[in-house]
Amino acid sequence: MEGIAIRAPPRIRVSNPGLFAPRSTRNLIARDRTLGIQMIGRGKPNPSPLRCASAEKVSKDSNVTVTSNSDDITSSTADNGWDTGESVDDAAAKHGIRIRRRPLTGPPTHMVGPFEFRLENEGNTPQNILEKIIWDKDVEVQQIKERKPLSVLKKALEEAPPVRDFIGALKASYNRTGMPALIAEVKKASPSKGVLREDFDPVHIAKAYEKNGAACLSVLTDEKYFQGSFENLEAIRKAGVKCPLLCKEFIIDAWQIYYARCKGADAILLIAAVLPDLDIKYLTKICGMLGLAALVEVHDEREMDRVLGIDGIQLIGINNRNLETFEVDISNTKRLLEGERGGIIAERDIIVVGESGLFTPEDVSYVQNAGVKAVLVGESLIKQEDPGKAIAGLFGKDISSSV
Ligand SMILES: O=C(O)c1ccccc1NCC(=O)[C@H](O)[C@H](O)COP(=O)(O)O
Repeated sequence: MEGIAIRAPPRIRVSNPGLFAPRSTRNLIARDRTLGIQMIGRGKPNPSPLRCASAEKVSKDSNVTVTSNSDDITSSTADNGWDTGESVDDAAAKHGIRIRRRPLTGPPTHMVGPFEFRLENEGNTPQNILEKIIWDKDVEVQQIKERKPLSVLKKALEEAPPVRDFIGALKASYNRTGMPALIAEVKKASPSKGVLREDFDPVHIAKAYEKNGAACLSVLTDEKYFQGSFENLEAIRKAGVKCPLLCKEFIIDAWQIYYARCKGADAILLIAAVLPDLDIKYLTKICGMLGLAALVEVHDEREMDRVLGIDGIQLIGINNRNLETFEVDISNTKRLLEGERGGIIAERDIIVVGESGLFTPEDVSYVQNAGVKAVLVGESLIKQEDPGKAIAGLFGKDISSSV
């Protein structure tokens, strides 16, 4: 069984650099298409025969060309290393992605006649919670896309509320208060902490955040892991809240950006641990076309360097939470802004958002001294009896515009 390689079937162009083999043992499942037999082997895998999640057209010289006039957006990331026969580990290293976009060996359950087989191996078992979220999201997006193709969304876009200036609101708040602008997160639950608030009324909470000085709001839309929804996003937007809204979603496909805009989003999140550089370039271009801001999130130096290597990034989030282990360390923000990186960010006037694990005025001033101009806060506000009033506690003073 040594050296079994799974190859893309003819005519399917495999171009998703988000799929990588585990670093250690490489157990592969190969499927005998005629007999339905699965064989486990070890070796250097080639790309799996799976569709690409991101909808993109990329020219050969890696400049991103966005074509959005058709539902039939295909993907062809030119520089993914896969077309050259490079191993997936090498391609992973080149792209700096740790999260595989979907199971290497396909869905974990298989029907053979009346039998269902589930063979767990490193290829079809998520390595961490973020990878699990992404694999589930991939299935979810493929399903919903079939019901609402891009052509339908494009029509719906005409009815979408006008876009609000997310970055402008952050800058205005920073200039007004002299403190990091607050992106207050409307977050009912999380994988790391479970349910954060039982009596969860998203519109009520959003209004309270706005009244008490939030510059922008972040609304979780993932249902399975955060108990959020696009209905919440839409309801907040329709309730007359003026703060620009970040759609806090795990974006892996351009379709999701159109959908978020239809539901009233003014900004979306792109997670560097999940998306190769070309996807980030392409997806930020889509955002530009739709007038949305893109908050590009990084967790370590490598991701920060990748993102700084991409032209035109205006908003970077440094997540103090490691999304693979849930460890939270606010000194992460400081570390990533030290030295040359901080210099480049200042020179380019990039707004940096300190994300996660901020509970006290000392925490806020710590990340402000490190160089952030905005903070993204969920748990420490939402768990308080009055999340709106909790804002003054977090900043050590009233930051509402009424003062
Ligand atoms: O919060 C989690 O447990 C989590 C798990 C997996 C992926 C993402 C996750 N959270 C997203 C965030 O980073 C936070 O919601 C956001 O930064 C606010 O953090 P906090 O103030 O600590 O609630």
